[in-house]
Amino acid sequence: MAQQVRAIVISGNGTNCEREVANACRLAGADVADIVHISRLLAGEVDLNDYHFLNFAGGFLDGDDLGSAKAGANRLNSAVIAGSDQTLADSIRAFVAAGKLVMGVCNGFQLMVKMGLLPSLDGDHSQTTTLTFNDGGRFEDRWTYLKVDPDSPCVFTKGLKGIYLPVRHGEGKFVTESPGILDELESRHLTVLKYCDADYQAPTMDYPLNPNGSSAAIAGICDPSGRLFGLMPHPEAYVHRTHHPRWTREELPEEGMGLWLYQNAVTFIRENLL
Ligand SMILES: NC(=O)CC[C@H](N)C(=O)O
Repeated sequence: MAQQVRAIVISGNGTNCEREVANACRLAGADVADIVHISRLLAGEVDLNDYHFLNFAGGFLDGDDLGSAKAGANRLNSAVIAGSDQTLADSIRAFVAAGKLVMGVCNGFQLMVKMGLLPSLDGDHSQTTTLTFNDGGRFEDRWTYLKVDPDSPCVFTKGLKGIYLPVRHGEGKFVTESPGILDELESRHLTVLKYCDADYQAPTMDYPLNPNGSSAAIAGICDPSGRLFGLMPHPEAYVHRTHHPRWTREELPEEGMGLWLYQNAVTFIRENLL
């Protein structure tokens, strides 16, 4: 077990992308990518400590009631694991403290932010940012160009300049509690991904390139360690050439760009955690 790269994808309460995320982990080289229902973690049947890479998948946790992922964040912060005195959030914090990786996609990103796992500027896990209703007032389902901050500590985007990925969300507008939080995120290069033009050069607030009106065009952020990462676009939805909307008309490499994020995660685990 020690030499295996082990990923876990949490399912339940309304997730709908867990199979695609597990598939992406496996394609990227993870030896294990288990889809585990949250009830099994809460029952103490599965231990997060047995894994290196925790994935929160997209979906509609609790039907987006109270705002997307809000009820889910409350659940993780308060529900106690059977036979212990730890909440699930406590065990996730221990997982993080052990130097491991967490990625939240879309509803998973919303969950990480509302739990306070991201951006965790002071490491205190209080909520300082949120994802709220798209400026257009509608659910957005479209492909977006994303500029990567080359100076970001983010483990997942290492070596990348731009990626093309789909979004599908109603609440993707990233906002901070105060302008100071936004400044700090920017100055520490934690604003990893920004919606941009088709050349991956300029971040933009223009719709539809920026599908939701996100502050500073932010599509994804990481914590100061770079090991915790959340993004609204779906990397697991572009892991093969045929996922690209113009694959019949363009010459494309076999691997989709979303796979790069998972490959970077697996490389980090092999180099640092095995
Ligand atoms: N695809 C998703 O994960 C959607 C997240 C959330 N339900 C929203 O609409 O914003």
